[in-house]
Amino acid sequence: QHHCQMKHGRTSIVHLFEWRWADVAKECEQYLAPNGFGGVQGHTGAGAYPSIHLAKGRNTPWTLDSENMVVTKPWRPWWERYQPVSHNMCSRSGTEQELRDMISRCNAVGVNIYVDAVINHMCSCEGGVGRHSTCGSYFNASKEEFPSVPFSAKDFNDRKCKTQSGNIENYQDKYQVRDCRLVGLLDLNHRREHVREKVAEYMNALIDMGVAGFRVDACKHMWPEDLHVIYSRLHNLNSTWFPAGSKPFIYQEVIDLGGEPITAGEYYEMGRVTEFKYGARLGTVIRKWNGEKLSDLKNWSDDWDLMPSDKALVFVDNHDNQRGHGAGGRSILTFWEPRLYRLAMGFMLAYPYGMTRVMSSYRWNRQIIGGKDQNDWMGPPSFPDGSTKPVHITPDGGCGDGWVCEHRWPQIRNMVIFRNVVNGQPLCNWWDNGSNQIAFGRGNHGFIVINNDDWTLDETLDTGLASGMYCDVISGQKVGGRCTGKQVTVGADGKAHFKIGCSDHDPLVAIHRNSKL
Ligand SMILES: O=C(NCCCOc1c(-c2ccc(O)c(O)c2)oc2cc(O)cc(O)c2c1=O)[C@@H]1CCCN1C(=O)/C=C/c1ccc(O)c(O)c1
Ligand SMILES: [Ca+2]
Repeated sequence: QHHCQMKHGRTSIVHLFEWRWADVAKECEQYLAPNGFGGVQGHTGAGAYPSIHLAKGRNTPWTLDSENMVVTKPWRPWWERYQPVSHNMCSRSGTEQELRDMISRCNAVGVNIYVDAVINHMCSCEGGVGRHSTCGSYFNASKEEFPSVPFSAKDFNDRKCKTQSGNIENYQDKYQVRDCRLVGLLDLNHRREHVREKVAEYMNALIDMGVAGFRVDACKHMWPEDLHVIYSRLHNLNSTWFPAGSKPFIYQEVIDLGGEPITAGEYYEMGRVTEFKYGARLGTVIRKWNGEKLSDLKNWSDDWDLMPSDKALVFVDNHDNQRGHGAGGRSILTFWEPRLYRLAMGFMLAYPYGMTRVMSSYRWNRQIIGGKDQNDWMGPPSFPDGSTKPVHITPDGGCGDGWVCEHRWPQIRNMVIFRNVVNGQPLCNWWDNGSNQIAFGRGNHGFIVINNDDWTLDETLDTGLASGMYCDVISGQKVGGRCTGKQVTVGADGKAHFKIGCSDHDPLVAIHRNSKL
């Protein structure tokens, strides 16, 4: 389950955080496929355990995703999706029909769908009783009753947890981290056959609908051997869209920044694992904290105790840590600091480490007081009734209505394409000035130059590329044979002159075989 199943030489996925299915389907067809994105990470269990449709109590005015609890204090936080209460295919992103439609439309254009599967827990123990869920299904949190699945009290870890509060109290105790409640979330017991059966059934329902794999949420909080049993029960991918015998691609969220007994290494035999050290270190290097500098990245992956490249799922920021308090915290670069963010994204997408995920966010009213964003809980752009606003694509190809669409920023989109063009080519021609100016090539397919010093980079460098005129894909791109940005001339000796002022719009230049004029 390490093969990402991506098609047409595509190498990156994008997390369209909190998007509606109808908008995801359109984005696959109109933007992601033409621009070489390999897949979309949809949110929480797009659907859920096999749709056992209870008589709907009421048609919630908005439609919500994998049936989760509706949290109103604070009002509809993004993390309510991470509190499942049942398994019906309906959500703030759309109905089951819209989900099915999205999956087949994205598959039809070769963009895979990876579902964010929340299987460690159900909703908070304080979730109350009733039908305040995204499809109106009944549940009773304090009695641990989820009739829609069904799960009942015996399916939870209460007896296994040894802490006084029933919650995780100490991350140094791996038994608590797995068997106790994560911030009060009812913790499922995957040692029980019934739980394993329902979880596998849920994931298989999505596989049969055509998804290519899963982001498995909160894996640190589940025993690897239980996950192994569940993964071993998964169907092969739907042969309508994937070669017979294809296995679902699994990438596991394990927040491991070191210092805890539980490590990513316990999980990466079963599938890829999120490498949170990547974004955290990139942030400190690009911000030049503790004297760290860009030229330190020369031996980036081996001496920074990162996991092996073929096990790693890498990203600059994610839905949680872009809010400042998640894993990696303050050093994480986000769209709030666009120039440094594009530098980090340029490096990540050019450097041959891990499988890359691009974050696509929405803006919220950040209120940082005492280092903490009081509004870090805020959900997506929505109407007063809580339903999510459609994504508005503006004439310039960006997004409006509060959607940030980093994946549509030309510099980021062009570097996603760069990564496809140089795929499989080794790192070569590394150059640095011992400070914050670096450059490196990928075989004879591409070359990137980055200046994060406070003075101009003015160098003639070995690019490894064939001689000719190239268009810089950061400041522009090749349109009808012409370059809309900076041009770079590579001589017969493969050398080229680069000049990057520190007040240039972007502190980097990237050229590749397909941007040759
Ligand atoms: O203050 C909060 N949480 C405590 C600190 C963050 O801890 C959480 C971690 C977490 C954090 C650090 C770790 O090292 C770790 O092993 C786990 O993973 C989650 C996974 C979930 O599916 C649902 C959750 O509510 C959480 C969560 O609260 C707020 C209020 C409740 C949700 N939440 C949040 O902040 C929600 C965060 C969240 C939600 C979904 C995620 O996938 C995630 O990574 C974080
Ligand atoms: Ca657990």
